[in-house]
Amino acid sequence: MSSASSDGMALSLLVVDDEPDLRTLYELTLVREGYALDTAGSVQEALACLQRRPYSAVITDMRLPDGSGLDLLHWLESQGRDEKTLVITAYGSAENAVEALKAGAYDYLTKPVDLRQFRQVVASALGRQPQKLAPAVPAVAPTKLPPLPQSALQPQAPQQLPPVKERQQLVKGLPLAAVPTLTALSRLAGKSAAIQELRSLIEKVSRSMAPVLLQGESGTGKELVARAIHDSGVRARQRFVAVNCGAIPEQLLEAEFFGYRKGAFTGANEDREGFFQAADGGTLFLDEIGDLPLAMQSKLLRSIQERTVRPVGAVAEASVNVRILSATHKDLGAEVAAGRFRQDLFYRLNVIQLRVPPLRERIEDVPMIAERVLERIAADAGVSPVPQLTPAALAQLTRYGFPGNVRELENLLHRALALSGGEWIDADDLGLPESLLDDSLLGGLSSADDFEPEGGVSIKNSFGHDKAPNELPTDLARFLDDVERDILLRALTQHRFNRTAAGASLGLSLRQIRYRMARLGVTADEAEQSDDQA
Ligand SMILES: Nc1ncnc2c1ncn2[C@@H]1O[C@H](COP(=O)(O)OP(=O)(O)OP(=O)(O)O)[C@@H](O)[C@H]1O
Repeated sequence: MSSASSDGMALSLLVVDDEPDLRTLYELTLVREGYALDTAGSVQEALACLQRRPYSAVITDMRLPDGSGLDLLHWLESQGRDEKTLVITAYGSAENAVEALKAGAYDYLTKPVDLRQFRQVVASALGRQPQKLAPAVPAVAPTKLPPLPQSALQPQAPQQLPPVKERQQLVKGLPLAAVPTLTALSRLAGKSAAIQELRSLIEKVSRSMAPVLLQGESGTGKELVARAIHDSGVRARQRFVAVNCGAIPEQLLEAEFFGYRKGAFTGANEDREGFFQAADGGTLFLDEIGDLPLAMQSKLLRSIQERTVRPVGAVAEASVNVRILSATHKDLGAEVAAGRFRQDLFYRLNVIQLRVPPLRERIEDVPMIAERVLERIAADAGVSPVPQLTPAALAQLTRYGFPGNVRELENLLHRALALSGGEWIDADDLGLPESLLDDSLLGGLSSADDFEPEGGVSIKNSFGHDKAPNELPTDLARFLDDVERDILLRALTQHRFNRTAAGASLGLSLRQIRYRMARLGVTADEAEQSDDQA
């Protein structure tokens, strides 16, 4: 065990490898980057270091004489420690790398370690840029080192390519350098159990470099989730490049992904970066990955594995540091079985899979999403104040199955906003024929799947539907009021805000439900009208 330069301010690293020569090489490389570091040759030595003090990151070889790098990862996890972890695996052992990422490693490197990549990955884990100059070859290079790729020992080539031009039809969304004012995570509206779980998974996976595959129907919010993963991680200030793989003509795929050099083909009048270079340091989101032709799948796999790209017409490869997120509405497992998707690429992309559920499975989120979407589209259209949905319109929305998911809700509200022209959007403005509505959608929810208005208090949050109550409310009266308000709203929504019917379904007279609504501040202008007419 040894200790190197200890500058009090430097970020501290623990490097674990049983090969003394490799430890020296990593140490020389990292000390030049300004890190303070300790080294250890075994799991036991590493644990002794970790018990003495915290580190910013731990870099460990997978195979150690008295155990595995995974033992360290599991120990750190069990202790709730904050260290970022990087794992070094033997070349070609994809299973190990995947296992390490699943165990919480930030990233992995394969042997023989490319030192330039090594510096980049360590810097990326710690949210820094690597030092400008590449480390020189160690003056007394240890003799027993594994062969290093030549590129690892040369200063990094200066950036020669011009900045990427935005290709709107392919690269969707924000201008590349824009910093969103509202994070994607906060734009992801909804309080259903499914969305709460998704939100906590987003926060978890955003801490690592592990590839994430988002699976879900069209329009469910996969791209928004991908942006939320990017926004919540250390790459938030770098670019998020979203690519619709299905929208690129097959013959242009390679040039679009990897860039090209001037003269590489007719019309290549200048050097141009590809998506990988544009996303360097940040995140590359590959939407509709299932639409990528097989030949391109092989090239993509190679770039992901080697972390290098070779622009069309270039001789040399350039290293890139990109986090890959991908999405599909297809069942990629079935695509693999049918021979249309490479199994090894599927394996690479699918380290973590997140399912974004269709809107009909979380219909209780519709009021909140509708409110959020209306705010956004009204602001875009310069409409103020933001129109509100009448209770009847809301009730109608929660009886519709939304085959086109949130995107369909958005389009419907766009149209309704234009049609209503006032401060209220009514059921008629939505243009949803009665034949398409289904009462069982909201009514079919179990009592655990609360319908919950924005700002409401979740019964589930306090009492967890699948476990016994474990937390006592601190204000019983308020808690019971919240429960009652929630039940009233659900009954009113189910009965299209007809108070007589809603009251009857709860064993209350019209007078009683009126009294309770007034006491709890539940208003339903529309309901009053329909009751008065009755
Ligand atoms: N929970 C949500 N809250 C607010 N807006 C949402 C939510 N989910 C999706 N949206 C909005 O709905 C629209 C469609 O979402 P998005 O493009 O992310 O879906 P997608 O699954 O990637 O679609 P596709 O598969 O067609 O590419 C976007 O404008 C997005 O901002």
